[in-house]
Amino acid sequence: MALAGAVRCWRPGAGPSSLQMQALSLHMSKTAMGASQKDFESAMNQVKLLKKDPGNEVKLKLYALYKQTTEGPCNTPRPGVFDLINKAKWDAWNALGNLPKETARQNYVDLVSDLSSSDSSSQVKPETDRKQPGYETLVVTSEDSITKIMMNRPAKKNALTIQMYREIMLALEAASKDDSTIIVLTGNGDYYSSGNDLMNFMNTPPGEMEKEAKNGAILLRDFVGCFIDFPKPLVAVINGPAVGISVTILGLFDLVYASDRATFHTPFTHLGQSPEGCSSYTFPKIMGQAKAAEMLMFGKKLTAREACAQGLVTEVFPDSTFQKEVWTRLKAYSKLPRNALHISKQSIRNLEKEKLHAVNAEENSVLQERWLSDECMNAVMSFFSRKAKL
Ligand SMILES: CCCCC/C=C/C(=O)SCCNC(=O)CCNC(=O)[C@H](O)C(C)(C)COP(=O)(O)OP(=O)(O)OC[C@H]1O[C@@H](n2cnc3c(N)ncnc32)[C@H](O)[C@@H]1OP(=O)(O)O
Repeated sequence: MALAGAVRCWRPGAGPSSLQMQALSLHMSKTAMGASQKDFESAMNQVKLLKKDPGNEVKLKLYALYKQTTEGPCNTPRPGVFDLINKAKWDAWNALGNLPKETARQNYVDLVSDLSSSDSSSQVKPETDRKQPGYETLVVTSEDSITKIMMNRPAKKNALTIQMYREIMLALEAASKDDSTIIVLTGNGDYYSSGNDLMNFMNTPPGEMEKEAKNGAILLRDFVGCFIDFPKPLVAVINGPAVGISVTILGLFDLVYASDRATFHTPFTHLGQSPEGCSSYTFPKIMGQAKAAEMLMFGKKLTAREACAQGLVTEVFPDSTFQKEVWTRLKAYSKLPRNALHISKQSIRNLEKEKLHAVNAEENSVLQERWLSDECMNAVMSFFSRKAKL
């Protein structure tokens, strides 16, 4: 998201020592006299040094405080309905009302100081050591003939960015050719995945909506196509709640193991969208027409046990022993004769491949239209303005 002012020059990558020094100096600048212009300029530089993206909500706050400090209250006309990014920025600035410039400057400095402190302390991330090079949004590891692809944006509930869709496709392509017997998709943190990153809908310059919708449909076709064609046994290890496309593609997996903390939610109607991931075909086949309609049309959220009873999940494990039990099971399966396993998978899948590709194409062409609808745009805007949460 291209936010103006101090946020526009966002650039991760400075060393922690300079970061900590500046955080400390900013913190010390919080005196009873309020932040000076020099503190403000120093905070603007500090923003550029943050390593961790603070997220769009915080970026909007920074933008609003920056504008209020430098220009005073918002008195420009509200951007048009299709100008989603500028509208969000305007709303954030306008929400500050008549906040005095000095208070806005102090709030900006305080916010950057807090961000810098948490940035310094969050730099040791789990699994960093084992992370294979080449992926920014995933951790991909291979052990015991199992390749594990772990979605790795825990702070964003593993919401799928465009880059993440692309990296998953690359990781699947590599795994289809490596020595592994079984491939696992899982999530880092408390969520399996919150589905499509709704920010994907916010980056579109005015006038390019149709082109972007077309590009999105092509990306989605290729992404789902990778799962349809994947030649080896594919296992989903559902460590927590799953939303949207992370649920719909489960119909294309061979095994789905879930923690009893997981939930399964496809709120397409609420989002002004429609089913994808071949779920309009696989879900009625798996759970029957009525149950599929309750999920795909009415957005009913299933517990792991309900999803298991309906055939979407293979087995549910207590969260406390989930990882241990699942990985013991998978290690045993990975010792099965590799070629026999792969041939069995392909015999099952080949019967359906043509149909699945046709369903994928149809779903994407419907979605391409949906993404341009007011219903969809309003739902996305509501989420980012925090009026709506699933
Ligand atoms: C191009 C291909 C398109 C394919 C079509 C796919 C369609 C779908 O997948 S539809 C489903 C889309 N997903 C959603 O609508 C979920 C939206 N998220 C939520 O409702 C909630 O975040 C939650 C219920 C998943 C979790 O709520 P909570 O525990 O309260 O956590 P936060 O909301 O504070 O989330 C933390 C952080 O993560 C950001 N985030 C979470 N999910 C998404 C998302 N899907 N897209 C963008 N951002 C997401 C959230 O905004 C928070 O960010 P910060 O405020 O910056 O910390």
